[in-house]
Amino acid sequence: MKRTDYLSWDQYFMGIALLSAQRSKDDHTQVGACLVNDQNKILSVGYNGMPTGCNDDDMPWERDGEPLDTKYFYVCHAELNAILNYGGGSLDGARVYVTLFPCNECAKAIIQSGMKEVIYMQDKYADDDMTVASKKMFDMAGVTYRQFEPKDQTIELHL
Ligand SMILES: Nc1ccn([C@H]2C[C@H](O)[C@@H](COP(=O)(O)O)O2)c(=O)n1
Ligand SMILES: [Zn+2]
Repeated sequence: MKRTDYLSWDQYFMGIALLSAQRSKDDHTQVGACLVNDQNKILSVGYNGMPTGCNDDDMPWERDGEPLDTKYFYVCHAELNAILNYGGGSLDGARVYVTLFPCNECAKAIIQSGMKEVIYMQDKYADDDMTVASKKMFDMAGVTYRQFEPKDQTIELHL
């Protein structure tokens, strides 16, 4: 008999984004992203982390303090990492599953790389200017966005 409780495509790709987020060393916000083409093939994944060669243990992870002593100047966002991790050429028409709504910098990278849809989970910075700017750019550029609709399905991973 055919299984009925299998994952939908959205659950599958958001699940991969959530799992990728678990690689992040950021103790406040872990973000994961999964890029998918129109044939539901995974093109790339990423999570927020320090640039290659910048030792996680030597970099700041603080949110507050002198700007140079916080993570914000250094950390590479999940979406940007996923885009840069893709070695296969064009991302035209692809969609991105991301656990947090893209910031304005990632929104620019998403638009410029030709992606057409953003599926996000959280939007906890919706009132911040950077998110307002992201949505303004997506609207103008014809990039659609929608919130992932959880079906309350639990997956346990014993690792
Ligand atoms: N769409 C996003 C938004 C944020 N990030 C990263 C950047 C930081 O590591 C963290 C946000 O830190 P917070 O200000 O919440 O302490 O999330 C990302 O990768 N993608
Ligand atoms: Zn970003």
